Amino acid sequence: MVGVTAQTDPDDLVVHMADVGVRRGTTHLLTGVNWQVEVDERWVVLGPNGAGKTTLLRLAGAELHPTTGTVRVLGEQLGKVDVFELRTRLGFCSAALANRVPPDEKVLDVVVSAGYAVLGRWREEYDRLDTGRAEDLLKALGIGHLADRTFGTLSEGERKRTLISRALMTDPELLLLDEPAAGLDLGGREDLVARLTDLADDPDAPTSILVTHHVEEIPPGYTHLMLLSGGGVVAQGPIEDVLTSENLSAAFGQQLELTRADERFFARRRT
Ligand SMILES: Nc1ncnc2c1ncn2[C@@H]1O[C@H](COP(=O)(O)OP(=O)(O)OP(=O)(O)O)[C@@H](O)[C@H]1O
Repeated sequence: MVGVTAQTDPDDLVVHMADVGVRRGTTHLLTGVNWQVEVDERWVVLGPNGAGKTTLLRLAGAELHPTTGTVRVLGEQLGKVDVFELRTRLGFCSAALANRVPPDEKVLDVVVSAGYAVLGRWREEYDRLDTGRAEDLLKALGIGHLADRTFGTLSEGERKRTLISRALMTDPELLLLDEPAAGLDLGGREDLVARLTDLADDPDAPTSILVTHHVEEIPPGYTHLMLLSGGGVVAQGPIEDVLTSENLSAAFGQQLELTRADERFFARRRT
C-alpha cells in the first residue's frame, strides 16, 4: 500500500481509523481499513458503486459506528463520545440531507439554520451576524442572488451549492462531501469543481473529504486519495503517488487509462 507513513499523535489527527470493519448481517461493507487524515489535508475517496465510500464517510461523520476496530474523529473515539456534540464540529453534505430539506424552505434559512442544527424551521430569531455569514457563504459559492428563493425551485447544482454553504456555516473542523457533483450537467460539474478548488486553496477552509466515482470530479488542490473497492482499501496516500492507471484499473476491475491535463484527471477504458 502506498503512502501510510505518518506517526502523528492520534489525538492530533482529524480522522484516525484502525483496522475498521463494518458488517451488516453477513455482508461486509468495509474490512481492515486503516486511515489517517491530518489537519489541512484534502482527501478524495474514489471507487466504484458499492465500494463502501459512503459507509467510510459516515464513519468519519460520526453517523455510524464501526463493527470492529476503532474510529477517532477530531481526537474523539466513536463509542466513547457524545456524537451529537461531535457532529456540531463537522460539516456534512449529502443527497440524504438534500432529501430532508423542505422544498418551501428559503435558501438563506437552509444555510443559517445549520447553526441551530435544525432543518425546515424558520421561526428562530437568527442573529444578524449569522444571517450575514450565510449571505457571504452563498455569495462565495456563486448563488448569493438566490438567498430569497425556496429550495424546491433550485436546480440540482444550485441545491448542491446551497448545501455546501450550509455545511460551512458552523465553521466546521472537517468538511465531508458525499458525491457533490452527482446529477450535475457538464457546466454544473465544472462550476462546482472550480468552487471546490477555491475552497481547497483557502488556508482557512477546513480539512475535507470528498467522495466521488469519477476522477474528472477531483478538484485541483485536493492532496490525498483513498481508492476503495469491495469494502477494502486498494491504495491510499498523496494523489500524485496513488492515482495511477494501474491502481484505478485494480479498483474498478477493468483496464483503465488515466490521463492528466494541468491539475485535472480523465479516465477511459483501454482499447
Ligand atoms: N444495511 C445494509 N445491509 C446490507 N448491505 C448494505 C447495507 N448498507 C449498505 N450495504 C451495502 O454495502 C455496500 C457499500 O455501500 P456504500 O453505500 O458504502 O457504497 P458506495 O461506495 O458509497 O456506493 P455508491 O457509489 O453506489 O453510492 C453496498 O454494496 C451496499 O449495498
